[in-house]
Formats: sequence, structure tokens, C-alpha cells
Amino acid sequence: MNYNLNDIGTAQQKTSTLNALKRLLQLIKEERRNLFLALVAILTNSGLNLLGPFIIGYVIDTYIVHKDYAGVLMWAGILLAMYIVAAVASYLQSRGMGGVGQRMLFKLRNSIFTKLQQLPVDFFNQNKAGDLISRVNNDSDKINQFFSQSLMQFIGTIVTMTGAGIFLLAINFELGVATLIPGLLIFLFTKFASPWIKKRNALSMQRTGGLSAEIQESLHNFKVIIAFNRRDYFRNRFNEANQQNYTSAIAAGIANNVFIPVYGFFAGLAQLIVLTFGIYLIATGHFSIGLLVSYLAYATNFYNPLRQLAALWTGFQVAMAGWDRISYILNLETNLPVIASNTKENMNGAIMEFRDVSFGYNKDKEILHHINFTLERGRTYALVGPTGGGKTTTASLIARLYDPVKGMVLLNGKDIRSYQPDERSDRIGFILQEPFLFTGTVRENILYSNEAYKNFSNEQLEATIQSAGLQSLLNIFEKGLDTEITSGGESISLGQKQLIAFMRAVLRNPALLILDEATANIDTITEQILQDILNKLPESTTRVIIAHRLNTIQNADEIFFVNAGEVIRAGSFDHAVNMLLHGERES
Ligand SMILES: Nc1ncnc2c1ncn2[C@@H]1O[C@H](COP(=O)(O)OP(=O)(O)OP(=O)(O)O)[C@@H](O)[C@H]1O
Repeated sequence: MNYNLNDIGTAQQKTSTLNALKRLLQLIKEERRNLFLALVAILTNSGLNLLGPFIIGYVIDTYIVHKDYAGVLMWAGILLAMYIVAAVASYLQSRGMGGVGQRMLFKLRNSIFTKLQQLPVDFFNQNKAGDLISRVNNDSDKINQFFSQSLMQFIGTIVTMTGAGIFLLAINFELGVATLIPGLLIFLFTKFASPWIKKRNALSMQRTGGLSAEIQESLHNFKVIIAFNRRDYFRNRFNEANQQNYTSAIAAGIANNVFIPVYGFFAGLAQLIVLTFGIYLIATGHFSIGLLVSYLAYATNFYNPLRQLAALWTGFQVAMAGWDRISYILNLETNLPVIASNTKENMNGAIMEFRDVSFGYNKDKEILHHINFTLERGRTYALVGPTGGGKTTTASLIARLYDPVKGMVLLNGKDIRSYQPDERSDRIGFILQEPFLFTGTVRENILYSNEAYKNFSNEQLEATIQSAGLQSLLNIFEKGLDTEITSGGESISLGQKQLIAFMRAVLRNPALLILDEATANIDTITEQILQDILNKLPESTTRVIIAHRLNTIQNADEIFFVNAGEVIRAGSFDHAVNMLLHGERES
């Protein structure tokens, strides 16, 4: 399945703006009250501002022309009060919407992160961490900026413009139509220019994602960079990504600014029309000066917000481009769905069976061909074979990190696809080649994903560790369970990381335990301790051990030789060694 977000983006450039808005508004559906209050505030502000010119025109024609200055003063006071109320309403609106925007951002980031947690290994194989971080952080913030700062302004602007348009047409229809023609031209320009602006912004965000991926990769590999003294290599790569980001940001900036001069020009044109046509109407006795002043103010009320709308519309296009990049993630479904099955678990037969299983990471290359084998309860299996032969791939299929392309994997006689993820991970423990630790204490890392012991006190946990025979491993850590692990495990050795991963897996007491090169970095004495612990696991536990070190697999009940897409029973240990040597010579 194609999970490459940049490919998906190219294939689905067009997403409906209406649908995007609907989904975004879903995120703030609990904010109805705040949205309503903000809407009332913005309507009050726009309404009061719209009334202003009308009152001014009325005051000129009724009071100023007749030199009634007391009336002028009274209306000036009313106007002042209206403008104060309008300003307060505008302040309340922006204050309320700031919170709404932040809560939307909070929920949006939460839903992206939750989705990321549900996606399969395939997704992470095909996308760079830096790009994903950029989507979660930067792109979602673009949406927040629009919603918190611009949405209500946007609505307010539209209301003001519509009101001003109505006044313009009502005061004098012909003059109104002539004044609004530049507005129509602006509308057409906006319609055609918007997709181009959105595309340029999408490209700029993609390049920011690329830059973030570049930073992430070089920070992650800093030891190799320093050891090989290849700072210049990464610096060049970074410069290139930075240059691309810069160029696309400039292009997006140019696109984003294109509305402002165009809107400005048409707004000027409209003023010109009002003045010339209006003066002509006065000269022919069809119009009063007061009406022309009101009219000019309404034309300004129509075209001035247009300049503002230019910036808001650009912000909207930027937010929509950000939303597209985020929605590609939110729309993804896992390619490892749980399927329905009426079959009951059979706890007496084989724990695992591969039935004619074929698998490839992509369509072009099959890695495993028609594999058949069974793993019996309580036995220890070893997978050996040359580098790249397919051992980790086989183990990954046992743990359902991937589904076979053909054939079926059965756990306790039941299609492994019919288990809920937590049911499956309760039954299968997987110690990966590269153990995953996070910043925290040894205790937190050992109890990762362990519901049974998570509320144990340190004393209770230590007693459990002791009875599982793991005490000598814990003793290796100076402060025991409270030893701090920093920077995702950078503060301890690889072997120590493997020990924590080992304790984590053993304490969950799985029925099937897979160790993928799990002892490769551990000294022979500690390895012997691990071996003893493995031997002391409940009798029914099945162990699958992948190892290059031959002494690790010496005690296996059965050895499989994995090479060139085949998993073959190797028979005795000596025969396996022979196959290994032979296989290695061939590869
Ligand atoms: N994520 C992936 N995407 C594409 N191909 C992959 C991926 N992971 C592994 N492969 C390919 O699948 C084949 C089997 O790899 P696998 O990791 O299963 O080998 P292995 O026997 O475990 O090797 P090692 O002893 O080095 O750990 C190799 O050709 C490898 O290049």
C-alpha cells in the first residue's frame, strides 16, 4: 500500500474547500457558544460601522445644511458611542476566537498524533520523521492562525461588504451597479488565482517538511557524522534543502502578495467611478452632496475591507494548503485491519502456523516465497541465515507488523488478522534488533505497555522481577528501577538497552517470545544469565531466537535456515552450521 504522503499529495491535489471546512468545524463543534458570541460581536461591530456613513449623510443633509449645530453635536455623541461599542465588540471577538483557535490546534494535533499511532510500520518506512513533525507542528499552526486571527474578521468583512453593497444599490441603482463592477472583476481574479496560490503554499510547506526531515536525520546520526568527519556532506545536503525551502517560500510569498496590488487598483477604480458618476448626478440634479458623501463612505466600506480580504483570503489559502497536508494523514487507514472470524482459539495445537505465506515490502520484489512451518508450544526455535536472508521479515510476520501478500499466518489456530492489537501483543513479545527506549526511568521503560504491573510499588515490582529471575539484570543499573534514561537511551550502552528490552518483554509473560539479535551486544556471561532466564520461562512459552552467534542457538529444539525467500528446517545444529557456511559462500 502506498503510504508516501508526498505521493498521495500529488495524486489528490484537489480537495473540496467546503469538505475541508466542514471537517475543521467538526473539531470546534463544542465551541458553538463561543463561536455564536464571537459572531454576535462581529455582526455588532460590522452593523454599527455600516450605520455610520448613513448617519453622516443624514446629518449633512438635515442639520449641517440648515446650520442646526446642536443636532450635529447630538449625532456626533451618538456616533462616538456607536464606535466605542463597535471597538469593544471587536476586542471581545478577537479574544474569544484566540482561545477557540488554540483549542482547535490542540485537538488537531491530538487527532494527527492518535492517527499516527494507529498507522502500520509500512507508513513509517515510507515517510520521514522530520516531515511528519513538520506536519504536526507547522502545518496545523497555519490552520490555527487562520481560525484564531482571521475567521471572524473574514465573516465581518463579508458582512460589511454585503451591507455596503446593499446600501450602494439602494441609494442609486445605476451608480451602485457601476461601482460594484470592479468588485466583480476582483471576484473573478480571486477565483482563478486561488488554486495557484494554494499550490505554491503547499509546495513551500512540503519543502519545509523536507528541511525538517534533513535536520532530523543529521541530528539523529550525529555520531556517525562526527566519527566520519562528514559534516560537510550533511551541511551540503542541508544547504540544498534550505535553498529549496527558501526559493519555494519566496515563490509562495510572491503569490500571497499578488492580491494586495490588484485589489488596491480595483478599489481605486471604484472610487473614480463614484466620483465622476456621482458629480455628474449632482450636476444633473439627481443627487445631493450628503448622499454623495454617504455614497463615497459606503464605496470605501465596500472596497477597503477588500484590501483586508486580500490578506485574509491568502491566509485562508495557506490554511487550506496546510489542511490538505494534514488530511492526507487523517484519511489514511491501516493496511492491517482486524477481520471478523468465528474460529475459536485452539490452545492445544501449534501456537503459530505459516500457511503458504508469501511476502514482499513492495510489489516489485518478493522477499518470502510460499513459506510453510509450524511452531509448537513450549519449544525453542532458532532462525539462522545470511544477512538480508529474511529472518527479521519472518519474525515481523509472526508479530503481524505486516500481513502476507499471499497465504495466512495463524496464531493458536486462528487467523492472526482476527486478533485485536492488544490481544495479539499480549500473546506475542518481540524484542527488536534496535530496542526502543524513551526518556524516563528504567521502571517506566520496563513497564511500557504492561497493564498488569503498572500500579505496582517499586518493592512489589522488585519482588516480581526477583521471582522472574531478572534481579541480576536489574542490578547492572546503578540506581535500579530509578535509574534515569535520557535522550531515548543515549545515556546507556546498547547492551544495557537490550537488557531493559529483555526485562520488558519477559515481564509481560507472552506465550510466544521473539528475540531478534536481542543478545548481540551482551557479554557472554550476561548472555548465559539471559539463557537461564529463558529456560526458566513457563514451560508452555515458545521462543523464537534470531542470532548470528552460534552458541546462542545451540540449545534450540529446532533450527530454521532462512535464505533467499525460503525458510527450511535445518535439522541438527551441525547441519545448520554447514548450511550457514554454504549459504554465506553462495550469497
Ligand atoms: N522496510 C523494508 N523495505 C524494503 N525492503 C526491506 C525492508 N526491510 C528489509 N528489506 C529487505 O528484505 C530482505 C530481508 O531483510 P531482513 O531484514 O528480513 O533480513 P535478515 O535476515 O533479518 O538480515 P540481518 O541478518 O541483517 O538482520 C533484504 O533484502 C532487505 O533489503
